[in-house]
This record gives sequence, structure tokens and C-alpha cells, in this order.
Amino acid sequence: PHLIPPTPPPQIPKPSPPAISTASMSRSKENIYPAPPHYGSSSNPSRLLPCKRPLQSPCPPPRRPLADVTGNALQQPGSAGGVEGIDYGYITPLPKVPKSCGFLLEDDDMDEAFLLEVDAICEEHSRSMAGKDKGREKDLTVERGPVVVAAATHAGPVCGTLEDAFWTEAYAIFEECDAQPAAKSQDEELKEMVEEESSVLSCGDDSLLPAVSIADDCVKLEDTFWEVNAISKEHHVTSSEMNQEHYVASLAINQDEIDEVYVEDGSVALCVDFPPVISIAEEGGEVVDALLGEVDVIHEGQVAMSAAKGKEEPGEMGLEMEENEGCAPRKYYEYLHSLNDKQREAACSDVAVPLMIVAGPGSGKTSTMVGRVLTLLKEGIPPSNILAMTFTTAAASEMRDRIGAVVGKAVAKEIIISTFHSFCLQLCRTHAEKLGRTSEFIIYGHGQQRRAIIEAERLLEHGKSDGLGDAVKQYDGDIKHSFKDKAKKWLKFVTQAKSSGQAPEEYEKKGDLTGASILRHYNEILVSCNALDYHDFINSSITLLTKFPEVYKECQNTWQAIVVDEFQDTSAMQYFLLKLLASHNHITIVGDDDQSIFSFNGADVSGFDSFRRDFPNHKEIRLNKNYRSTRAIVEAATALIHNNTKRCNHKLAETDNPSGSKITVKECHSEDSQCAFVIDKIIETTSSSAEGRDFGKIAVLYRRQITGKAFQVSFRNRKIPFNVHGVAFYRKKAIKAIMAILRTTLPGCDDGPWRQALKTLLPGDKEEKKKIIDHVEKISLARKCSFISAATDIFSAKVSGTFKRTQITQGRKVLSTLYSLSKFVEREQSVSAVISSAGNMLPQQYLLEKRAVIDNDGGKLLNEDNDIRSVDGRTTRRPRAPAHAHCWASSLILETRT
Ligand SMILES: Nc1ncnc2c1ncn2[C@@H]1O[C@H](COP(=O)(O)OP(=O)(O)OP(=O)(O)O)[C@@H](O)[C@H]1O
Repeated sequence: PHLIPPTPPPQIPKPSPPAISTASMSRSKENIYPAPPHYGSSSNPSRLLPCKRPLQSPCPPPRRPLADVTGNALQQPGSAGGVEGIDYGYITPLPKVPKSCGFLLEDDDMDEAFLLEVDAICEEHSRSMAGKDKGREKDLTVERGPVVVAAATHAGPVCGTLEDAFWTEAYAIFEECDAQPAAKSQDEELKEMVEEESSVLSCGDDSLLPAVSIADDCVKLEDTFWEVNAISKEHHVTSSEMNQEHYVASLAINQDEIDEVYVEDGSVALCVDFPPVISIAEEGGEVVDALLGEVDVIHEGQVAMSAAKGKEEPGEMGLEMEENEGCAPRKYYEYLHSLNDKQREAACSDVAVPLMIVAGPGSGKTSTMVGRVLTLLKEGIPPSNILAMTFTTAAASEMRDRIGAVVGKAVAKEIIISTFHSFCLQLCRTHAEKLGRTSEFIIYGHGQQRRAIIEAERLLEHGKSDGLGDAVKQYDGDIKHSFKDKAKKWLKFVTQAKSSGQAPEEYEKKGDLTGASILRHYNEILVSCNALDYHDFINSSITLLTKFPEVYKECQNTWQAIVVDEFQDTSAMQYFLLKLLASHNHITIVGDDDQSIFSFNGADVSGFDSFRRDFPNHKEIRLNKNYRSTRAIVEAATALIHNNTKRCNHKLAETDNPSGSKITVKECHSEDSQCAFVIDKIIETTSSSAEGRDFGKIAVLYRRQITGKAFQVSFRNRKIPFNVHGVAFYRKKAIKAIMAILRTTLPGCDDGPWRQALKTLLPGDKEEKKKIIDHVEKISLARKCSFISAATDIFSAKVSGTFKRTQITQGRKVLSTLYSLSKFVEREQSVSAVISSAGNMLPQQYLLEKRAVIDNDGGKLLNEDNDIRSVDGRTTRRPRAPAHAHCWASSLILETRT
């Protein structure tokens, strides 16, 4: 129907075209958070909340004279840009008028008198309308000319003839609506807020619910809206699909038409002069679930952060809630509010000033760091340009979760929260060719490093013996053993050299020619094996930043702010790297020299002094209050640490916590008595617990892996279920074995994986295998050929002076199995199938070391991957090897996928 308002519509300010560039339609990193919207003078911060899904029927309209209603509410196709011939509802810019209980009259002849009459009828009926026939709002008919009613839902206009009964009914509806606000829920309040401050995308088909409503000031359309559109497109949700699914989407709105009502597929949108709000109404169906999720996340972040922009920095106390209430990103300020004064001061201090936070244990440094990152975001630094360095992946994920809780997961996901090593690894992989490697370079762990050291020793020895003629003589068993004996020492030497960034030339200068030569050979071996070790990650990253200006520039542009956790554990080289990355001064370090635990890895607590020296304009804040421990623990720890004469920061730890029970110190004279004491204590504690035995609340910390093993045996014997934390996935024997087997399938695989694969796959006991491998190594060295070609030669022989015939046959079988696997790899597309095959190759007795152990009473003994671990080689129930192999391979497959 052609809709005509009974009175000239009021002057609705025609919004200017959106000041938005097409670039903003893309989800540009720089512009994720648009400028803050103007939120008016609302005094209730909760009203700033975005309306999340679902937005159902709008707020009930107040009773109003018809003329007013029509006068304010109506939109004509002509005036508002609607498309003729399409039945559409209308948008009422609330709160001027009720949103959708308008009366749309479509008769040219309707004049003022008519309207007065209608008003009179309204008036009349307004006195006698107590609850009749509620819920018939969509079936109304009217007598005196066609009237369109957009009833209390967004169902859209319904035509009919005017009659008294109509008004009675209409007012009955109003009454009903008026009654509702009495019991307003939070959702309703929110909904009401949205209605007041937004326009609603409505539709002309009463079978459709409004799906997306966008409000914007129309002068500057927020990027969020375009993000929603982009996501809709990403999810291939078209408006017609949505209609099929009973959705109306915002897709109908085009950038050029944003200042007008636009209609497509029955949907109508109008932008009015209110803050941007997106609300989503959903009605089942999977089509847009992902979309809704994404929109929610973006929206959360957008609202929090766009509101944060433009806010004044919190004052001395960090917060000026009252003043800023109207535009504060609630969660951010709530978060800051949860911090104590010192923590808040640290979190909110000027982002351009280097900041050092010296924080005692349990003093909320993680909480403060989270606050700091939130402030960086608030200051407009895009999340993807913030680099947070932590020392463990667990710390990284905790931090991300905590940030995500405030700004939303999507934003938190964009922040680079990484360990030093994984950050550097990424950098090295990206620029691997500059380091003389390919991006698939191998990472050498401890075992491989040791072998490379032995190799370096041999090369050194070889160099020395070059002039001696019969080189082979040099490589007899004794010399080889001496290489191995010295390997530990040289590995330490190389580690120290690398963690202090020393090159072979520097040792040469100092006159340490042997050290220089070992280091040089070691580095050359790694280059020729396309490998880097853990220390190389840091050193090579420094090389990239210092020798390649383009890499430096790229990093400067990317990492606009850096936050470092556990600063006390940074090594000299890591510190140097930080200094390079943070030449813009946007750096925050958090740490506590009392908690330095990585000195074995080159950690250098003097980093605090270096920071003070290198960033002279820095600000220093100390957090002393312990929230985590009882007073007894805090005092004992303080007393103990006072004995450390090398401390550079003398901090006084305080706590408001209760004193708690006293600490028991028990001196045990053997490992067994220590285990027995601890287990007795556990049993005593759990037996006296009112909640019944809950072993899960007890933790046992031990200093060395070997002690852990003794505990595991004792726990098994005493039938106490336990988990073991701490063995990294890739350090598990089975995983290492599978990885080595897989590596042998790579072209040009070096000796290490072959050696490990043979060790895994050859039958026999440890000694027997060692003998075979040593012999192969000896031959490979003497012939100057690879390990695998020596092994192939040895096992191809029919007879051997060294080995029994069965051993040769077994060796041949292993090589043939590995060869079959490499052929399989060539034709198999599925990585999972390849990993499974490698897993299935592991011999049974090897797997039994890691078999499932079901305790007599059914209790499970679990390690951190929920894989049940044996502790002493005995089993109570032996699973079949293939099933177990599959289990390990599955873990690896999973790991590979992630
Ligand atoms: N201002 C505060 N008010 C109340 N509790 C707090 C406050 N700050 C931190 N906490 C609580 O103290 C505990 C320790 O906080 P957090 O994990 O941030 O400290 P931490 O310094 O990182 O600890 P650690 O030194 O052990 O790594 C947490 O339970 C946290 O909720």
C-alpha cells in the first residue's frame, strides 16, 4: 500500500552522508576501534552497554494522542528513501515518539477533523480499555478508511478499516504495554535503552523478526557496522537467506544510502542521530550463529574501546568515575577499580614513559600487567601492535584470558602474547633466508645440541690430526669416549657463549682458540643441518634487527608497545633484544629479582640496573602487598630472602591476609623417609577433611625429576591417585621417537634422527642397541659417510665380524621398514595416516614404558596429558601395543593440527 501520513511529517533532520571511507569497510587493524561515539549525558553507565541478541519486541509505547504519534512517527517512501511497492514498517526515532505503536494512515482525504475524531476515540477508549482481547494487535480492522498499524511488535504494518473496537483494542494493548515496565528485568532495561538510543531495523513482513539493528549518528558511521556487514558476507549470509531463515539482516544498507531508509527483501533500516548500537535478534537456525558470536565479540571490544578513546586519563587515584561515568568503557574502569592504588598507578601511567614495576610474589603483577595492556589499548594502540612477553605459555594464556574478559576474546586474540623464544622463532622463520636457513629449519634440543658438540669436537680433533696421516686411528673408542665426556663441558661453554652473545672471533681475540674453534664448528654444523638451537633464536633475532635495517623498521612499526613479564629472568641477550625493540620507549617491565630462577639459562638480574641506565627517564613503581599467601608464609619468605646478600632491591612484603597455620619444617635423611613423611601427611590431612578425601587439592613440589619418580612409586604403592605435571609433550620419549622416525622420511635427513630411529626400532636391550649404534657411528666416521649409509652397508652384509646374523637381519628389517615409511609418505596425502603409521612402528616394550596403568581400585594415575604413566615398569593391565601406539600418535596428530 501507498502510505501517506495524515499530517505533514515533522522535520526529521536529514543526516549527512557518512564520513567514512571505503577503506573502513575492511577490517583494518589500525581502525578497529573508531573514534568514540558521543553518548550524550546518560548518567547510568550500564546504559552504554551494547544490546546483544536478541532484541525482541520493542518497548511498549506510552499512550499518546494519535496525531502526535503519526506526526512524529511516519516515514514516507519518498521522504525517507524507501522503495515503493514494498511493504515496510517504519522506524521511530525514540524517545520522541513510541517506537512502533504508530498509526499509519493512508487516505489522502484524512484531514485534521478526522484525526481529531480519532483522537477523541482514543481519548474515549483510553478510559475504558482494561484488558480486552489482548494479543490481537495484528488482526485489527478499521472502518473509516485504510489504516496501517505497526503494532507493538516489529511485525510491520497491518491494514484494515477503522472502528471503535479497534481503538479499544489498541488501547488495551497500550495498557498491557504500560503495565509491563513495572517488572523490568535487566534485559528489558537494556532493550529500552537501545530503543531510546537507536533506531531499529524493522521489516514489513510480520513473519520476520528484526535481526540486526544499527543506530548511528549517520554523520560518521562506525566501523563496527561495516564489520558486521563484512562478517555477514564472510559467513555468506545474504539477506534473502536470512529471510528464509526468518532473519532480516543489515546487508540491505549500503554505504551510500546510509542516510536514508533503505528497503530490500522486506527489510528496512534507518539511521538516526543516536549512538551506535547493534542488536541482533536470532531465531534459531545455525546459519548465523557464528556471525552472531563474532558480532558480539567485536561489539564488546568496540564499545569498550571506542568509549575508552577520548576519555581523559584517570587522575592520581586512577579513576574519576563520577565525572566520566557517561562515557566510560564500564569493564575497563571496573577493572581498574579492582586494583589497589599502586597497581592502578602502574597500569595507568603514561604509556610513552618506560615503566619498571618491581613486584613481590602474589602482589598482583599479572593483574597489573593486564591493566597496563588495557591502558595501551585505551590509548589507541591497536591490539595487534602490542607485544607482551611472558616466560611460559601458561602465563601467556592466563594473561590473554584476563584481557579477553575485559575487552573481549577477539581483541585479546590479536595481542601478541608470547614467550621470548616463540616470538624469536617466528621472527627467525619469517626471515630464515637471511640467516642461511630455510623457513622449515629444525630446532635442536638438548640431545641434538650435544651430538653437534661431539661432532664439533671431532672436527676440531680432525683438524688437529690432518697432518698426522692416519686419521682413522684418531677415532678409536677411547677418543670417542673422551669426546662424549667433554661434551657436557663444551655444551655449557657454547650455551654460555650464546647466552652472552659471544662470537668465535671474540674467543680468538681472548686467545681461547679451542673454544673459538668448537663454537665455530658447532655453528657451522647447525647451518649445514638447517637447524637453530634455542639460544640461536634470540641471537639470530638480534642479528636480524641489527644487520637488516628493513627487519628493524618492520619490527618498530609492528611492535608499538612492549610489556615484559618476569623481567628478572631475561638473559643479557634477551634484554639486548628488548632494548632494540623498545627504542620507541613504549616499554613496561614487570619483575622481582627475588624470584629469579633462570640463572642456569643465562638470566641476569642486573637487567634491572641496565634498564635504569638505558631508559633514564623511566618510572619505577613497587608493589609490596601480597594477596596470595597467609601472613605466616609471607613473613617466613621475607625472613628467608633477607639472607640473600646479592639482592639489589630490598622490599618489605606486606599482607592483610590472616596469619594462617604455621609452616612445618621437617628434615628427612633419605628420599624414602621424605616420601613416607609427605604421604603420611597427605593421608592425615585428607582423612580429617570434612568434605571427604580430596587428593586433588594437594600439590607436592619437588626439586628434581628423580625425586618425582620416587613420589610416583610411593603414591602407587599407597594407592593415592595423582597427576604429574611438567614433562613437556615433545620431551616424551614416545613422541621424540615418533618424531625421529618421521624425520628419517625427509630428504637429506641428518644423522640424529636415523640414530634415534634405530635406537627405538632395533630389538634388544639398551646395551645391545648401544653397541650396534656405536659401531655404525664408528664406521661412518672412519669412512666419512653418513650414519645411514654406514648402517645400510653394515646391515646389507651377509656376515659380520662384529654382529650376529640375527642382529644383521633385524637391522635390515628396521631399515626396510623406515624405507617403506618414506615411500608411504611420498604417496600418502593424510598427515594423520603418516603419523599413525610411525606410531604403530614403535615396539611393544618401548610403549610399555608409557602404558596405561589401572590401579587395583580403579584409580587412574595420570600425567599431564591424561596419558597414564608407569613409574616402575610393572603393569597391572597391559594394553595392546597398537592401541597404545595409536594413542600416542593421536596426541601427536592433534598437536600437529593445532
Ligand atoms: N588489588 C587486589 N585486590 C585483591 N586481590 C588482588 C589484588 N591484586 C591481586 N589480587 C589477587 O592476588 C592473587 C595474585 O595475583 P596475581 O596472580 O596477579 O599476582 P602475581 O604477582 O602475578 O603472582 P606471582 O608473583 O605468584 O606470579 C590473585 O588471586 C589476585 O586475584
